[in-house]
Amino acid sequence: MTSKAPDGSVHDLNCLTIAELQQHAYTRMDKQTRDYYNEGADSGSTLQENLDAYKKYRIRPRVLRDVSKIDTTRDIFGFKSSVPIGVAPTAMQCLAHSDGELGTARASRKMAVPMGLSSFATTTLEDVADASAEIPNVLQLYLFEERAHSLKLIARAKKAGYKAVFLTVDTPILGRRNLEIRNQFKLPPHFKIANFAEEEEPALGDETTENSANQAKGRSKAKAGSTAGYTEGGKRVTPTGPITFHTHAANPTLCWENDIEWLKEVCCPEMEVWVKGIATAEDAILAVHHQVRGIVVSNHGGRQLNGALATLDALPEVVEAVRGQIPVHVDGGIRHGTDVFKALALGADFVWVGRPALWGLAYKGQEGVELMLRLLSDEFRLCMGLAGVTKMDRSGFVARL
Ligand SMILES: Cc1cc2nc3c(=O)[nH]c(=O)nc-3n(C[C@H](O)[C@H](O)[C@H](O)COP(=O)(O)O)c2cc1C
Ligand SMILES: CC(C)CC(=O)C(=O)O
Repeated sequence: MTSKAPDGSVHDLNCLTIAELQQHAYTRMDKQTRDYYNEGADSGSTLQENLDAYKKYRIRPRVLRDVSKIDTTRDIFGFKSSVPIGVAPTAMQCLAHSDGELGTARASRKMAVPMGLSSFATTTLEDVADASAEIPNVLQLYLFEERAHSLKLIARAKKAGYKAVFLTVDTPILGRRNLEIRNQFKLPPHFKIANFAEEEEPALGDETTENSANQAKGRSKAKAGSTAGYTEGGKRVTPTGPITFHTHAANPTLCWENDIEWLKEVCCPEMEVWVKGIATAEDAILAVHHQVRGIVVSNHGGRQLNGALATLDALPEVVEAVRGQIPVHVDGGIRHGTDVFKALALGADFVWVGRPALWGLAYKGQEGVELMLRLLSDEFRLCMGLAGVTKMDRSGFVARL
């Protein structure tokens, strides 16, 4: 059911908020997908605190400031994003809907916002680049201990025109996700971890046997015969638990000196190197020192270190440490336009949303992701107008309770 708003936009009357979108998605995903997407590490307290942190701030509205023209746009990677909101990289989007990453890419294009593609996507980076067209693409990278695998991916991303890599740095070891363990989470065999489907090693996406209730049939099965695990100290480690290909994301050897310098050498100048998963002033200073091009303040949506600071709480110290030398983005817990406003008012240059895009996909594929982006964009614009802001800057618009 839809209705037309006075400004000509169309409302989905069944879904007017991200919270409603989450509810609709809930009933459309099978249990293993729902649990995998929604859960946080351990007790989930950081996941919850990412959300609650936004409630600790109040907006200080200014009045009589002529808000007849509001500019919500933000430049990013040489592109004018319609709002300072991007879709964060999340793995295996075909689990939510057969549109998968292509649906997210097309929705992002339609809404003129950037999308981050997970290394562990169920669609190839080339197909996503094609679907994104003029929208700048960002490849999220897990740097494998076997650099050859990362090198291949980086070369492909360059060729496909990706503008930046976001190196995820908060996963030296995978966080403990109890529902994943209990459900013995596996990628159903009709999906593949597309960017590695041709690789012998790492053995991604081919250790699976289970089926899922929410599937797109007829997809090719990834190559069989390789083993799960990762290399540690030169030895192959095969996990005994149900977690299989996930283990490849974790690289305990990752460090500034070896890996960041190497990554810059192999990515630049075609692609910028950013770090995703910074949560302290100390690491922000190191990021500047190592000349990465930007930072995403993130705790992986509360899926890694439970007990870590909420990202909004970490943001001010990072912004202060960086002193404007490189852009600072933030993700985690953003569910309202007012959250976007608060993050920007506290110094973020841009925000990324993770789970809401997955809920959008589960609700209606591409259309659902568009809906999610439209809801957040409309709320953000409304918030700016009511707060008396025609162009976001960071001074004075929020107060902490
Ligand atoms: C199901 C799921 C899969 C994710 N996969 C990845 C990934 O492959 N790489 C990565 O760097 N972050 C990944 N993330 C983290 C997101 O990029 C982002 O940091 C987080 O979702 C932001 O929090 P939010 O979901 O509250 O918006 C994932 C998050 C979720 C929920
Ligand atoms: C393949 C996974 C490690 C992707 C991820 O980052 C996540 O599930 O949080």
